[in-house]
Amino acid sequence: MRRVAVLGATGSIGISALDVIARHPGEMRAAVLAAGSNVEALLEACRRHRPDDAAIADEAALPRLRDGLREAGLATRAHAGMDAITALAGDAGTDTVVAAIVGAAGLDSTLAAARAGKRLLLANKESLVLAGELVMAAARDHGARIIPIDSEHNAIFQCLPADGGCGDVRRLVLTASGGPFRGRARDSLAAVTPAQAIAHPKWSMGPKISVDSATLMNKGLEVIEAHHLFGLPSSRIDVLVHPQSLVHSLVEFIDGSTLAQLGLPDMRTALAVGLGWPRRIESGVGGLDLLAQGRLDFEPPDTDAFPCLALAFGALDAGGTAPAVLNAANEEAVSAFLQGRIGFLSIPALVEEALAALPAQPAASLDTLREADALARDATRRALARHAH
Ligand SMILES: NC(=O)C1=CN([C@@H]2O[C@H](COP(=O)(O)OP(=O)(O)OC[C@H]3O[C@@H](n4cnc5c(N)ncnc54)[C@H](OP(=O)(O)O)[C@@H]3O)[C@@H](O)[C@H]2O)C=CC1
Ligand SMILES: CC(=O)[C@@H](O)[C@H](O)COP(=O)(O)O
Ligand SMILES: [Mn+2]
Repeated sequence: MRRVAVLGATGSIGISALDVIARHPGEMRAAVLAAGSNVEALLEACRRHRPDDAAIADEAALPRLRDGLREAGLATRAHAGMDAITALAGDAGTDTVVAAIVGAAGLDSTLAAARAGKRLLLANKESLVLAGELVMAAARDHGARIIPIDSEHNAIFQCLPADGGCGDVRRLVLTASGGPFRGRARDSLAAVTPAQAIAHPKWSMGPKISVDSATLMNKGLEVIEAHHLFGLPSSRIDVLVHPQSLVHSLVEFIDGSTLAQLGLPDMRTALAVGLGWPRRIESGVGGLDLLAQGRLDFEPPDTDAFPCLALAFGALDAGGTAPAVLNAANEEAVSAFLQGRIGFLSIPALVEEALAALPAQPAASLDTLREADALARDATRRALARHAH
């Protein structure tokens, strides 16, 4: 029986993971559920999946979590705080961790799961952007098996040989939907609203990643993520806009062959690959009817209208602390945009300012990266006033 910890259980990825797990009752169960602050959604998931442990990051929510579990007649143990979630990520009671907390808040639990040698279904791309070398080294040193869940990286994982080796790979091609503002000129984006930005044309996702898709920062984060997962330099990672979001990414090999993975835009496929690996298991997702879809289009990304992609390539090439600064500034800027405090075009502007203010330093340790993250957040929060509506 596979025993799975679902971190970020109340979010878009967490709910999809629980859906797949529930389709295989004899083979796997959700033994640990964790969330940030939405205690009622966590309780609902507990009632449905009856985990051994439930944890909420917001410590003030612990009494309600305890009461709700008792009212439901569940023996589930209640925990609170980020340290408790990190401990559960590394606890021997589970063999598999779905890392689906949003943002840098997911780093500690990702590292704990890697250090505990778990099967790590990694959706939390920010932990790789922030500390990719350390996460990959922890997985290597402790025998953890990282299976990428991000749809593009999961597609590449499926196209690579079974040992995951990239020796015969010429380049990776990450596909991008182009987001809700594809085809629009930069100036026309000044007044777009958070509601417009999170209305992704193809995927149903949480608000932060939806805004990242709209700015194309999501693809930039994914380039850095691909660099760490597959060990290729930025010069061998390309991005192609594919508005139908049916081809999830491509691998070009040295003999001229290109392999791609296709499927409907539903994250349960990627999660089923991770949960069932090396077997294929039922995910609840139907097949692809290419005749009904009609066409597959491709175009280059518009880096003038969407400068975040180039900023991310630049941060990857600068190395050291630069990706951590990029990620932290972006998280702060996206949060301010979602709160209606700044405009859409201020997101790339704030990230660019943070990268200029905090030039790349060697990323000697986790502490160095955490400090870069904190400095970038401070700098971005201070700069918000200049960008406020
Ligand atoms: N959604 C998608 O299709 C895809 C997502 N990803 C990645 O997966 C991750 C999750 O994305 P998504 O599911 O869309 O996000 P959501 O916003 O839908 O969900 C985020 C989850 O994280 C929890 N959370 C937030 N802060 C904390 C915290 N401090 N401690 C513990 N839990 C916390 C939330 O809990 P609460 O509800 O209590 O706030 C929620 O369960 C992101 O890194 C994203 O980039 C990657 C590819 C596709
Ligand atoms: C589902 C997934 O993996 C997302 O990261 C998705 O790729 C977002 O779409 P964009 O291609 O628009 O960023
Ligand atoms: Mn993706």
